[in-house]
Amino acid sequence: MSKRKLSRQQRWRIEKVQAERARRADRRDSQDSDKLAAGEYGPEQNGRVVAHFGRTLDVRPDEGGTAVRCHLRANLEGLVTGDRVIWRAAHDARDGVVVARGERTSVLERPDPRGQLKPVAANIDQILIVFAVEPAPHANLIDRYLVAAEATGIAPALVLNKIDLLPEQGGELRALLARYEGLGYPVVTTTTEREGGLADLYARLSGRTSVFVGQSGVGKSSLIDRLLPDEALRIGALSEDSRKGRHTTTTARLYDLPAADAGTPDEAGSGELIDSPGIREFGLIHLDEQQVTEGFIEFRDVLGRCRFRDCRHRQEPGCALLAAVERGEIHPERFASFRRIVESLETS
Ligand SMILES: Nc1nc2c(ncn2[C@@H]2O[C@H](COP(=O)(O)OP(=O)(O)OP(=O)(O)O)[C@@H](O)[C@H]2O)c(=O)[nH]1
Ligand SMILES: [Zn+2]
Repeated sequence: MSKRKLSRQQRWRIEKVQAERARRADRRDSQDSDKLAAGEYGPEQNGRVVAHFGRTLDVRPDEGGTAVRCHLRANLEGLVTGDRVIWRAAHDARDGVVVARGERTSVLERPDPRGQLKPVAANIDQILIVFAVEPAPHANLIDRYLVAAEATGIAPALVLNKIDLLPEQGGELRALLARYEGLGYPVVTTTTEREGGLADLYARLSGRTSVFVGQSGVGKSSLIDRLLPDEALRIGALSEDSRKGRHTTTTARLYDLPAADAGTPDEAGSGELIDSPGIREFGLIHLDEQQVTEGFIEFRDVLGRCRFRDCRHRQEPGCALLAAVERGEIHPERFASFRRIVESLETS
């Protein structure tokens, strides 16, 4: 793109706006410091970010209650939904200030418009890769999602939805599922068309913070609608302020899942869901060849045993991966998937 020439006046205006913004942030921070010093904020509390909009966040107190609109100390950057924070409530209890971020157990990143990876959500325990009887899944696409999930260090699990459309015998899909279960991935099946069709999913979600990803049309929205049936529940996690609709951005949000059917012991501890349109599309991010290779978990035992240290597992003599495919220890379709994904890196 050719550099757009800005007139001197435009440049001056932009600088002025930026200077004003910086001044406002400084002022706010020194006001915070004054207020903190003057004891206008209550004691430190733990909380979790349930939504974020630039420099303001909604924080859910660990002790319970609705989320509180908070702003950030100027020295805190890059907080995202799911972050654990230490915050202090203003004495009028209407808002608060976040003073520190807790350590993250995991972070999900996506490229920004300039291609730089930016965190979008933190402290996620599992990535639920949704696929469906219709549209029929390509094993290659499932592998693509699995590899992307493995690269984040967050545990993936597979959700096969629309099993009401499954042929009597289960067809090829059952075999596909067995393959992934054989690799150690949890697999649950669901249908939004039958009462109790989400029982296995509830058990999977229980006690964890999850995100749903997957191809268009597999039923992510339908599943989430069923899990959060109440519109009020969906917005319940948000503070009064953000309900006014000032923020229509596509920020990630953290939801508390209500327990399925109270009374069934398994389903008692409900779990949490972080969702945004951007997160749902996760999986098609750029990876490098090493990430792809290591993303095939059954390769891990074999990697490093090839004769050549820089083996790319094509037709090199003494390739341990090719030998494992020969012996039937690595499924030929998984290996073909690996090859296809690596080739797609080369052409993109
Ligand atoms: N038969 C059947 N249809 C379902 C099931 N779940 C969802 N659908 C239908 O599948 C279609 C797609 O569902 P969505 O929930 O919009 O899928 P999505 O994954 O959110 O799709 P995007 O919004 O494009 O990402 C809709 O027509 C749903 O009614 C199911 O369990 N069984
Ligand atoms: Zn090799």
